[in-house]
Amino acid sequence: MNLRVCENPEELARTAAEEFAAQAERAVGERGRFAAALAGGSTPRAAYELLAREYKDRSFWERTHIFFGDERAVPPEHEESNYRMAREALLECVPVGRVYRMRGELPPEEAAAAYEAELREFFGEGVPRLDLILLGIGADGHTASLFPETSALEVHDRFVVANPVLKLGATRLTLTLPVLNAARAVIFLVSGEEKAAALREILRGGEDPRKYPAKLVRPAGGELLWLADRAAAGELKE
Ligand SMILES: O=C(O)[C@H](O)[C@@H](O)[C@H](O)[C@H](O)COP(=O)(O)O
Repeated sequence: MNLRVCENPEELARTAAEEFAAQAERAVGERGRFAAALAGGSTPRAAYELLAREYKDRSFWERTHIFFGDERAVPPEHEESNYRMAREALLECVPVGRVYRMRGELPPEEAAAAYEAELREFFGEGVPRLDLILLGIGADGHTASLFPETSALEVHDRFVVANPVLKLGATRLTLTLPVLNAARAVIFLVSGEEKAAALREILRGGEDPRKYPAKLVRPAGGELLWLADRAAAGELKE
C-alpha cells in the first residue's frame, strides 16, 4: 500500500490525472488497450476535468474503455448520476462505444445482471481484471457502493450487484470486492477534513472491516495507491 499526501485538492487532482495517464500508457503499451473504472461522487471531478483539458490529445484515449465502479439507481441525465458527472467532466475524450454505463434507469437487479453480462463479454472468463479502478471513500468508510454492514460485502460469486443501502433509503449498483481486488491498479482519491477519521481508521485502525469496507480493498496482484490531500490526511501520524 502506498500513501501519497498532496498539499491541497488541486495537487490531488493533478496527481490523480498523472497516475491515470501513466496507467493508461502502460496498459496500452503492454496489452493494446486500457480498461478503467471511474469513481463517482464529487472528489474525482476535478481530476476528470484536468484529464479532459490537459491530456485530451494523448493517444491512449483511442484504446481506452471506461467502466464505472458504481452507480445510483437513477437515469443517466439525473443530477445524482455518476455517469452524468463523468460525461460532463471527461467522457468527450473517449471514443463512442467505449463507455460502458451501468443503467441506473433499469430495475436495479436487472441493471446489475446486464452490467455483469457486459463485463463477462468484454473480459472473458474469470473475474474481470481492470487495468485501473478509481475509488473514493465516504466518511463512513464505504467505497464504490459497498456500504458498511450491507449485503454486497458478502458477495464473492458475482461481479456486479444491486446493494440495498438502508441508511440511504436507496439501492445502489456496485462492483463487488472480487472485481475491485482483481484490478491491476487501484487508486483511492480522498479529499477533505470530513474524511480524516475514516482514513485513519482504514489505514491504521483495527476496527472490523465490515464497518469500514474500504479496508477490504487489497488488490492481490495489483498496485494500491492512496492519494489524500493534507486535510484528509490530518489524523495520520507522519
Ligand atoms: O457513488 C458514489 O458516491 C461513489 O462511488 C462513492 O463511493 C464516493 O466515491 C464516495 O461517497 C465519496 O464521495 P465524494 O467524493 O463526493 O466525497
